[in-house]
Amino acid sequence: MEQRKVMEIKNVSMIYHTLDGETEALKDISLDIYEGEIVVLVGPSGCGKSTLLSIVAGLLKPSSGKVLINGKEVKGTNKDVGYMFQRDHLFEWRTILQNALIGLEIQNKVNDETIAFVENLLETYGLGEFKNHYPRQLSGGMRQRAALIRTLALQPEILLLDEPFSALDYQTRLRIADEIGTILKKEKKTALMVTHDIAEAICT
Ligand SMILES: Nc1ncnc2c1ncn2[C@@H]1O[C@H](COP(=O)(O)OP(=O)(O)OP(=O)(O)O)[C@@H](O)[C@H]1O
Repeated sequence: MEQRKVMEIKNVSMIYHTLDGETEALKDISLDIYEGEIVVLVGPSGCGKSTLLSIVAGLLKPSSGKVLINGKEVKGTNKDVGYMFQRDHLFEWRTILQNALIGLEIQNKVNDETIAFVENLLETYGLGEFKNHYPRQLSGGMRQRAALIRTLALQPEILLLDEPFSALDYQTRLRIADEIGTILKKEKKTALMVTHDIAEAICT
């Protein structure tokens, strides 16, 4: 079966201009990602990983080059793309279910069907019993899973993950990297993840 190309990064360069001068954050990056692939880019801090994800997400415009998602050039944010950040950014005053629903709430899409979809994700990935708990009552790994479910709730086709496990201790990080890799495969998502940690990359 021929695989579909969902993301094309074509000759992307990014130069930041500041009062101190110019920083070349990315130089001529090209990469194709096919449906269902989980691609991990590994590099040291400051090598431009977050810049690349922001460009793919449509939050930053590259200095040159372009990104295509399903053949269409990225010109701004796009609902086919979900972004998960370094820290989980769960709201402490909202329950896990309320946190997982927040993206849908912002898009005015909370209804019986979407609530059932999110509850099912929480159930499938071991957070069903914790849906009425608050973030502080969960372990770091569980919080990260809840953050992933919040991103999956919007049903993006592509997920961007920026060092999603960096706030976790080493043992948890390895386990959660493995779990999140399994979830992404099961949900048939295409993902681009960046990390400075080679162990995270190998697990996924
Ligand atoms: N808004 C900005 N203005 C100026 N320079 C920037 C800006 N954002 C990033 N940079 C610079 O661009 C380079 C790449 O930064 P970026 O955050 O993309 O790297 P990173 O690999 O994601 O690093 P980290 O893992 O530490 O977040 C760095 O030298 C950084 O200082």
